[in-house]
Amino acid sequence: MTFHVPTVDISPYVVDGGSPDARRPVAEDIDFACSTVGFIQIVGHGVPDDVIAGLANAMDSFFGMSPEDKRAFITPPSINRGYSAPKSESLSLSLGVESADRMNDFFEAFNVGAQASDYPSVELPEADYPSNIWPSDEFRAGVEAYYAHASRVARTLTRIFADALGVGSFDDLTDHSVDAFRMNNYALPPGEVHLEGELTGMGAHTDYGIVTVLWADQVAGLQVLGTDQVWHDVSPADGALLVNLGDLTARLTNDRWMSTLHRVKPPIVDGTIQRRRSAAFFHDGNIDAVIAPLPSHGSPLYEPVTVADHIRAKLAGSRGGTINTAAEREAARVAAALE
Ligand SMILES: O=C(O)CCC(=O)C(=O)O
Ligand SMILES: [Fe+2]
Repeated sequence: MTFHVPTVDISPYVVDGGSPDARRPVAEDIDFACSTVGFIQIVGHGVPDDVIAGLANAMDSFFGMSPEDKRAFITPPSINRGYSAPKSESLSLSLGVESADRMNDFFEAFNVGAQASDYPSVELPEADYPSNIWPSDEFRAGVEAYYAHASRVARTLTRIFADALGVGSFDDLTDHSVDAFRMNNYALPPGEVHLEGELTGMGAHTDYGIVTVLWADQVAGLQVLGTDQVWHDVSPADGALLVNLGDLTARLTNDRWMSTLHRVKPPIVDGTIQRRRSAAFFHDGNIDAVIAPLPSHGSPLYEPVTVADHIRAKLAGSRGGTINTAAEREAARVAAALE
């Protein structure tokens, strides 16, 4: 069986007045992609090219600053905001898998996300919906324009998921969703780092939430673990955004839909990483939502969990260095993967 990430055109859900007849095959195709691969090439998403170019420019302007200037935007690890310098996050620990060597998680990132003020009708804890910090007005404008679209695409996908799964809507789980947007830069200062061992840009992990919308350069690096237990290279198709499911959707569907393991292994050219940028919008659900397998999906494989407890266990691994012991199912899949 060859590995293939299906392409789905979601435009019937993006345009106003898409008819039920036009939408039905979209929901069916999403159901197929989610139950066989867990990654989808999404086209017809309606994000304008100039908005994507604006995001890329904003990222270049920030990551192009000196290491000292970037460090001014570091926040405590418990706050998922601001700059994180290379090697300060360990995605392999979010899964309960020890780093194999020092060459894991070689990326720098800038994080923003949903703030309590985005949902004025709900009283929300600042700790879970922290305020964003912005290095400059230009950066902010470029990032916010893209963020608004990524948020819309994630919410559109969640609506398609509800249709595909035959539930009315997921609004009660997502109407004040904890969303996080991570801009990643995989780069090494030339000559400064001696490469030893096998280098991984971002260690193997599953995403934490409901759905992730990923923009990335068409540079090799992202690898997805297939059901054949082999890592496959995936990059976004022309004009496409890559979408993948997170753990909470696997829990909701009692593993009928897949929270697929992935990692980033940037190509090494002339002894250093070929630069690669990506930006992931994570739609993680309401902090107080309880996620349990849908009743229609068989005998539950998972205990109910609040979004808060689930994310806290994951972030304690990736940002606090504490191995997450609540991820046996995912960790077993990494261990079974062939190199
Ligand atoms: O850089 C990529 O393509 C993937 C990033 C990713 O998996 C993540 O940020 O969770
Ligand atoms: Fe990811």
